[in-house]
Amino acid sequence: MEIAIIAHDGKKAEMVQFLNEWKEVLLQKQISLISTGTTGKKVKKAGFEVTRLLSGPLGGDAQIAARVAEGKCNMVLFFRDPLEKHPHEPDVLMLLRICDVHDVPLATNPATAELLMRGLTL
Ligand SMILES: O=C(CO)COP(=O)(O)O
Repeated sequence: MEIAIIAHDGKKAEMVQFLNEWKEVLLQKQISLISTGTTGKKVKKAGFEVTRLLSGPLGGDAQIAARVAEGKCNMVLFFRDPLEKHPHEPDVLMLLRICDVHDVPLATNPATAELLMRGLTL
């Protein structure tokens, strides 16, 4: 199973913390992580194996959307920062739409991500 992880700058530390909390399940379920560039850099530094795509503003969200559309990515955990402006907002909205088009589970905040991860352990 492939899970995409993305976090806006103000949420990257929270993403690392979240993954640390779910480390065992990620290993147990043999989940492969993909991420946007800068998120992936932080996550890698924290000791996780992750395939890094382009940074969000350079097309990373769009690359993840393509993997969702192709049926390669099965879940998206996207810690968005609703208090910041993002030049690539159209790409972000496109990713959210593609998840809905393909009925792929999508969390846009840690509380929902927690519920999705719990779902994997049922
Ligand atoms: O901007 C992002 C998502 O929209 C995240 O991209 P980075 O992980 O490269 O910062």
